[in-house]
Amino acid sequence: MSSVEGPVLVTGGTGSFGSTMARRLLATGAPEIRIFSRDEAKQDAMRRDLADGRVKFYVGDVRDPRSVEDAMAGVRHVFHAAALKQVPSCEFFPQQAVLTNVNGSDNVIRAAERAGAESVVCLSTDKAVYPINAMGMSKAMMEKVAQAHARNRRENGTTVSVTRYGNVMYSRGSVIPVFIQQIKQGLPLTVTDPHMTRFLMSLDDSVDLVEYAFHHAEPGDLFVRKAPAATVQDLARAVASLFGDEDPEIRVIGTRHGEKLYESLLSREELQRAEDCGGYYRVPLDARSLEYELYFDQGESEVVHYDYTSHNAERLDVEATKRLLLQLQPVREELRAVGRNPGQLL
Ligand SMILES: O=c1ccn([C@@H]2O[C@H](COP(=O)(O)OP(=O)(O)O[C@H]3O[C@H](CO)[C@H](O)[C@H](O)[C@H]3O)[C@@H](O)[C@H]2O)c(=O)[nH]1
Repeated sequence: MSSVEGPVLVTGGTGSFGSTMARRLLATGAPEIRIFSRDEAKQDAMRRDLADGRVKFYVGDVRDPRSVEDAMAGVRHVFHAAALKQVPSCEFFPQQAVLTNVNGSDNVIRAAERAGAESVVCLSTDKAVYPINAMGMSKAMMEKVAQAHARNRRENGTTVSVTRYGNVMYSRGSVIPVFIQQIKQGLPLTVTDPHMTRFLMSLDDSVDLVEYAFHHAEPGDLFVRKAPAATVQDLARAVASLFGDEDPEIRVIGTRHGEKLYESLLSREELQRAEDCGGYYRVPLDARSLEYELYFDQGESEVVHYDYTSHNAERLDVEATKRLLLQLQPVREELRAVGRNPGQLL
């Protein structure tokens, strides 16, 4: 990350995204990084871990506008990662997802605008595309709130943008650590649906995406990173193979609440308008006003009939998935802990 001037606020700052972003910002000489989150214990752990006076901690909740405003004073850039992001818990408490993901995001963007911040990058998810679960629906609404702010932006106002990413490999509570635990305990691997696919991204990939948005966003832009995908069955086999089991026992447990067979990073409507930026897609804001009769479309534009999904993205087989897994530091550590040398496993 090239150097950032002025204070930076990271909401949800003690999470895996927040701490990785904080480290990157520190490494590039950022003068002040404000970590905003609800959990004082996690803040304390992070304070000790980073041990850097440039990192300031703010206890607060994005649902509470005053706590956000207090943390926002003088801030130049905001990375908005605070969210309820567990699919099952949002399914059972959807109103809580609305409060944090929709209203909370509005509070953050509003406070940034009032404080005269230059930019806000909001973190969203592939589950916001054609959403079927409450987590995805609330994130889809967050995207709409961000875009509406961008549409109403005053000259030289805050640049609000959105990034969407897919599953972050080895993130807390996700399937890869579950498979590793099952392997260590000699249990069968629980696969929901062998044909289910997911985009696979490392934490660094997702931080790269946010950084890309930070450097390139025009108001209301939405960015996704192109990513490979795999079936959960191949993912299970890849993890097992790294731990020395080429023919693992697989128990099919069925799809869980609110799960999709595949995820979409871009809808066909978005893909139609997307700009291909190499490793990324950029979808510009639809900045038309409500007076649609003022606009006209000339000629035929090329019509896109497909979404960008984990079913039609680059598909990784077991060997390719193993290579990706071996790039993850925590997976290498898990392997070393059971006496396997990650350098000799391909
Ligand atoms: O025991 C399991 C658990 C999961 N899966 C499958 O593995 C894939 C990944 O599952 P994760 O639980 O790792 O990830 P999800 O796609 O369900 O979504 C996760 O990533 C999201 C980010 O997009 C949110 O953070 C969300 O809360 C979190 O559950 C899915 O196809 C799931 O069906 C299995 O096969 N067996």
